[in-house]
Amino acid sequence: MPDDHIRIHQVETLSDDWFLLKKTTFDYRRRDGSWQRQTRETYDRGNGATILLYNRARRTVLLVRQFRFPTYGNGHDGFLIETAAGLLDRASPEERIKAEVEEETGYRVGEVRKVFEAFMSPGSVTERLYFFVAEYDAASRASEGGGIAEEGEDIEVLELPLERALQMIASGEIADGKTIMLLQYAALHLL
Ligand SMILES: Nc1nc2c(ncn2[C@@H]2O[C@H](COP(=O)(O)OP(=O)(O)O[C@H]3O[C@H](CO)[C@@H](O)[C@H](O)[C@@H]3O)[C@@H](O)[C@H]2O)c(=O)[nH]1
Ligand SMILES: [Mg+2]
Repeated sequence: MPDDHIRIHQVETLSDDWFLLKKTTFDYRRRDGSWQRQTRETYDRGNGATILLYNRARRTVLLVRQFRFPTYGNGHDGFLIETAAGLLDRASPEERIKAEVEEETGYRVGEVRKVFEAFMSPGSVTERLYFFVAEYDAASRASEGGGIAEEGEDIEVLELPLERALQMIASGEIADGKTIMLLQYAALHLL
C-alpha cells in the first residue's frame, strides 16, 4: 500500500479524560484511485504488554482474575481470567512487563521472551499489544501480588495446569483474547 493513500482533513477531540477519544475526518484513496471522505473515531489508551508465565516441569500456567467493568453487563459477570498485563506508560515493553507481572502476580521473572505483537481491536482502538512468555517456579515468588489497591486493582492469582486452562477456553470460562492467544501459543510451542 503506497504512503500517499491518506490525507487527514480534520481531527476533533471528543473526550480527553482518562484516555483519549478522537474523531478524524480523512480522505482515503481507494484501490481504484478515487478519493473518498471518511470519518473514524479512535480510542487511544497507549500501547500495552502481556505475559504468560509457565512451568515446564509441572505443565502449569499462572493467570490472574480481576473485575473488568467494560465487560460487565455484556453477557459476562465481569470477572475475567487473563494473563498478567499492563499499559506501557512510555516504558519499553520488556521493562514494563517485568514490573507489571510482579505487581499483579508477585512472581519475579528474569528473562522474558517476546513472541508476537498484535492489534487487538483495530477498527477502533489504537493500542498495539506486545506478547511475552517466561518460565516461573515456586522460588520466583517474591510477594503476594494482587495489583495496586489504590488504583482499584484487586487481582487474584491462579495457577492452573495448561490442560485445564485449555478446557476453560472451550467452556467459556476463559474469554479474554490475549489470554486465549498465549495459551494456544503455549500448547503449540511451550508445553
Ligand atoms: N480511574 C480510572 N482508572 C482506570 C480507567 N481505566 C483504567 N483504569 C485503571 O488503570 C489501571 C491500568 O492497569 P494496567 O494493569 O496498567 O492495565 P490493564 O488494564 O491491565 O491493561 C492491560 O490489559 C488490557 C486488556 O487486555 C490491555 O488492553 C492493555 O494493553 C494492557 O495490557 C488499572 O488500575 C485500571 O483500573 C478509568 O477510566 N478511570
Ligand atoms: Mg493489568
